[in-house]
Amino acid sequence: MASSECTVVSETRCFQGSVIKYEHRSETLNCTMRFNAYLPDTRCTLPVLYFLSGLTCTEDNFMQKAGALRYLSDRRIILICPDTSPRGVDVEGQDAADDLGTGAGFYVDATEPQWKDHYRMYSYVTEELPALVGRHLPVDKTRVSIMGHSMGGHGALVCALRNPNKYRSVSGFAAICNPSECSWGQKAFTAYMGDHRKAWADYDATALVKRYTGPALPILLDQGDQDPFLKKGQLLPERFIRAVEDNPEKQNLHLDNHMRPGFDHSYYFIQTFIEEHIQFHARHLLA
Ligand SMILES: N[C@@H](CCC(=O)N[C@@H](CSC=O)C(=O)NCC(=O)O)C(=O)O
Repeated sequence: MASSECTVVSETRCFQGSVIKYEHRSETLNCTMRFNAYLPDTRCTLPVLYFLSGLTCTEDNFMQKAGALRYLSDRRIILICPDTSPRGVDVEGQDAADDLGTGAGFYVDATEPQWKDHYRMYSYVTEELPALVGRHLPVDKTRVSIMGHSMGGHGALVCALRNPNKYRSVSGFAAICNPSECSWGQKAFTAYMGDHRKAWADYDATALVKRYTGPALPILLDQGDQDPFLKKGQLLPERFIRAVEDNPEKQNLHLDNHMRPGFDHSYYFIQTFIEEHIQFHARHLLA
């Protein structure tokens, strides 16, 4: 398969649009990747929303379980769901645990020799994938937003905070907000980047938001108070909220933060509040 080629694996009707699964050769990740798009029926370009999934997910989890497509169809927004790691590659140790390697790319560009030839999910989701999407789907490249869940919430925050002007809004469900200080993040960052805390800071939403100097950025965070990973200290939303307050230019950080009583970490939680997230992004994408 040539590097710019993108083939349609399947196309499935849903509401007033279609779910399209694509396969392509990724030069960034050195492997064949799949992603899903939801394309509302259209004769013109449409805004685009990226969703980054969490640990153990593929490009399918959010599409199939979140209940988002009805709202995207109504508001005529294209959705792109990438996979969570390189696939079909030969990297020692990548299948030993749920929180490292396959299904756990953590949206970073690895620098350690064992991982760096394939595990470059940050460059993939911010550069290669948007370029590919722009060639194959009718996207308005000036209207782009990003969201995610857990590891993907971390990824979405990092992509938005590192790329002022690229995304109009960002949101997270149960996002890993301070990966340098939780065991999931420390394990992944040590493996992918070595013990270099300065490098970690470039992939840590709490560190990034403290020094953000870009234009106005609307941020929506949702968290369930019965989330077991919140209780285990994996998510640390309170550190992110404090870091926003510590930023001297905090007037540009428009944070809307919700703690939801009784909700956990699952897709039932996501389903419950997905309409609010789509509405939030639609407000900024369609303005
Ligand atoms: N087994 C793992 C956690 C697995 C898990 O809960 N994955 C979540 C994302 S968690 C953070 O990134 C998920 O979205 N699963 C897929 C689904 O469809 O529910 C562990 O306990 O470490």
